[in-house]
Amino acid sequence: MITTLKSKPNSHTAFDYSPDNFQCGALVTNASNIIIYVNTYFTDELLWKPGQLIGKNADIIFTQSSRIFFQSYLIPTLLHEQICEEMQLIIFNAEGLRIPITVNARLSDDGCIYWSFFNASKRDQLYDELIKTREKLEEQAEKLKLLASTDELTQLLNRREMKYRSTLALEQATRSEQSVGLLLLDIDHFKIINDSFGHLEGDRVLKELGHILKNFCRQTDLVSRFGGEEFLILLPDTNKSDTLLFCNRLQDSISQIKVGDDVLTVSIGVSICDDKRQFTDLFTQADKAMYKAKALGRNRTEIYCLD
Ligand SMILES: Nc1nc2c(ncn2[C@@H]2O[C@H](COP(=O)(O)OP(=O)(O)OP(=O)(O)O)[C@@H](O)[C@H]2O)c(=O)[nH]1
Repeated sequence: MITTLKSKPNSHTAFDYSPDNFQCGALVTNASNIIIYVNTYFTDELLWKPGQLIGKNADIIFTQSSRIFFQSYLIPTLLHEQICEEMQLIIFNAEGLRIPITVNARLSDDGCIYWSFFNASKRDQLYDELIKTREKLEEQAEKLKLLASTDELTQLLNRREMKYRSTLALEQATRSEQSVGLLLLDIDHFKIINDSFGHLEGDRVLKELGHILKNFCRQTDLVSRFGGEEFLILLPDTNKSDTLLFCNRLQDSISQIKVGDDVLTVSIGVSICDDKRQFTDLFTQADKAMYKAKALGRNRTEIYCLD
């Protein structure tokens, strides 16, 4: 039986310690899980009429999954431990609205269970907001990562990312004893294109070249804009003859790009790595080969070899 304690510590103030004054649900069930008491929280906040709850099995207020939890875990635990704390469940109000709650319960010596229900809607809202904020931050981090690793104009890898990924690719190639082709591609007379047609046209050419390189290469190739009008491509698991074949076809494809009455041409320097080699060594060799291609008249591919 629930008793309401009233005390009068002095003659002016009366204190009412009734469970009805607490901002939480208080409920008592008997040994058969029948509700024998609810405080006014159930009527005022959850809109139940006392007659809808008193005398009914307590599981009627729970949603289906919470009911299963109530029957299969909560009650057995209470019988065994006498106490259950901070259980997260969902109940219905009288209008069928689902309300997340935190439940504490204690089994008393008289076989009754004393339950307190705290509305946890705000906590769930907070969790939802935290999850959404985390998702947004992850999205922004992804975007930042992309911005930090790509060239804005061509959307190819930028210089820093290319160096990083090439180093990893070379380590992988050394482990698997595969050969790698590194191509340094430099647009011919790009200054003249800029000077004759303006920087916007120069940018259009860079973008179109980036697009062709991206489509021409395989997913596993690394394609970057390495500097102003310089592009660096790494072909994993590719030998010398395949790399040269690739360069010839690429030069054909690049000649689709029109600049005024001419077509775009590029000079390509190639370095092949058959054994353990550092990225900077391989790049220096490709750079030397590219300058040789320029010196020999441009619009051609040269492969690095020791003089
Ligand atoms: N439009 C545009 N031009 C750029 C960009 N980055 C670099 N350039 C220009 O690229 C040109 C490179 O000129 P150079 O280094 O003389 O080379 P080149 O004219 O291609 O001559 P060769 O390489 O010897 O065939 C310069 O005029 C730069 O201003 C860019 O992002 N956009």
